[in-house]
Amino acid sequence: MDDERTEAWWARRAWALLSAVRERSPLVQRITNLVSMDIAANALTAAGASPAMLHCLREIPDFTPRCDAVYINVGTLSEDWLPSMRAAASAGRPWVLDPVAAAASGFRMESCLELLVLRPAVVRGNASEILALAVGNPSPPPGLPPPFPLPRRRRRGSPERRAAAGDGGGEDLGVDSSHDSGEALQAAKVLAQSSGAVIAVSGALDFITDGEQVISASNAVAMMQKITATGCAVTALIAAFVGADPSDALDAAACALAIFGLAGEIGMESAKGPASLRMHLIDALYGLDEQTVTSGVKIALVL
Ligand SMILES: Nc1ncnc2c1ncn2[C@@H]1O[C@H](COP(=O)(O)OP(=O)(O)O)[C@@H](O)[C@H]1O
Ligand SMILES: Cc1ncsc1CCOP(=O)(O)O
Ligand SMILES: [Mg+2]
Repeated sequence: MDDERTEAWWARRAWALLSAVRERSPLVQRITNLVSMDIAANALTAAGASPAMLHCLREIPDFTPRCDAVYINVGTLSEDWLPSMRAAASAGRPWVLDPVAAAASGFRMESCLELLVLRPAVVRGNASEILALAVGNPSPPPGLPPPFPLPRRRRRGSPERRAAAGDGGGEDLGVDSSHDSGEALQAAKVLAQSSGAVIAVSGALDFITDGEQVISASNAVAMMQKITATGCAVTALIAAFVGADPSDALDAAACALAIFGLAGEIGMESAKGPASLRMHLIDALYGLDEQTVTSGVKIALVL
């Protein structure tokens, strides 16, 4: 990476990529969970992309090669959908993986690892998902320290609520993260080197790495975690950015995360809670202009 990548350079890059999405309206095939279908399709449409949900195996040979990018999300994985995921990932188009709750079951972890071999351009997950994938990955690259010991899981909710619910500190297998993004940074680098994918870890601070460089994106508001499937939606936006300009998946992922977070920040100015934030975030994404993007995105080279 050259030294020219200043804050101002990233601001221009983010605007250029959002403009490319608006001009080219990339067709993004999404094989995704039943929860995120609506919010992610609306986020993509508001950003200027063209989302299409197709998961029938028989349609993939006709449809997928004509897409600009493919988005695969295992959130409501089923045995029926896995062959379609494999076929779409193998269709020769740039594709992006969201490993929702990768550690929820052996089947889900095996499926994620199998898909990882099919060379996604980007994998975006929360910290717990990226840690789980890195630990589950059987072939870490030689010479790199493994991401062990695993950071301790942070339990959700107040201690009082957890005690009342009889929470004795057992495994947390849900879709939300019980780790901070920084705790998964080493795991993300290891995973990027072993898979060849750009790995994006979302959180209060988003980290994006190709295994060498590490970029941070620090837009977004904590309330976004209270809207289901915001993670799925931002991964879909990454796919749209990759589809509009496949030349650099690291830039695409960093800029998409920052722009989605910026839309959350603007949306929060009018929101009263998660439900209205969902609406205002999508409105903000639609209304972003050059001045707002170039003065608002916070992207930086960390390493
Ligand atoms: N603590 C936080 N503060 C601010 N923004 C956050 C925080 N955690 C997550 N986000 C943002 O919320 C969006 C979804 O990320 P995340 O909640 O990590 O994904 P997932 O829904 O897959 O668990 C991202 O845009 C991320 O930047
Ligand atoms: C709640 C839920 N259950 C299966 S998929 C899903 C949505 C997950 O969305 P996200 O990963 O963005 O939190
Ligand atoms: Mg998720």
